[in-house]
Amino acid sequence: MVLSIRKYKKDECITFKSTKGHYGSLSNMAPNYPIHINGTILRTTEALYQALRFPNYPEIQKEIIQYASPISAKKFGRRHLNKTRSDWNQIRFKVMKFCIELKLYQNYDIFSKMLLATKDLPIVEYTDKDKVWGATLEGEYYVGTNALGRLLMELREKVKNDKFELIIPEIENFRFLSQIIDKNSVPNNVYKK
Ligand SMILES: Nc1nc(O)c(N)c(N[C@@H]2O[C@H](COP(=O)(O)O)[C@@H](O)[C@H]2O)n1
Repeated sequence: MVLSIRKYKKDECITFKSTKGHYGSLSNMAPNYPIHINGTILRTTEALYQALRFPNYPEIQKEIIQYASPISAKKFGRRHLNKTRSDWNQIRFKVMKFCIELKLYQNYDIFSKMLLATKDLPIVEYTDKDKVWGATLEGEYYVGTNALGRLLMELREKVKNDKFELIIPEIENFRFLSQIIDKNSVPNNVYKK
């Protein structure tokens, strides 16, 4: 999937750069949003997203999720990029959509509040160089694909319209710790609406 570049007026959007600041919880690195999947609890959506690159390597997934720091988890994944599933670039946005939907599904009270607090403003992941997931500052504008910000805005609309449901994407070999991910992988007993 190829997404177009967007431009957002600097003073007219909600930004997050790291987990710090008022909207830091929108970041995949944010702690306090545990994810329950296939009987395991992960600390962050970042760890889940990074682990899902490696469906055929449960030992790499295990190592990724044991890091307390999501940045370290991501760095560890970087060391094994050659083992990334071959269709990753085609599916990664779908995977990310699933990760943030799961974050909401299992942390509904606090995450829905955070999404709604952004009102109708554009949400932008402000980064120094990642124009795919976020956008960089160019004069008066943030410029980039801002894929994460756009997925968060899409999710916010579903919450606003009471249309949110967790959808398990149709992805071949969608596996975590050797088990296929399906509805039974993700308990909803932690879901409060
Ligand atoms: N290195 C780093 N530090 C941060 O503080 C970040 N927010 C990010 N971006 C996040 O990295 C994920 C994408 O990883 P890939 O580069 O596709 O492996 C995604 O969660 C971005 O929001 N990176």
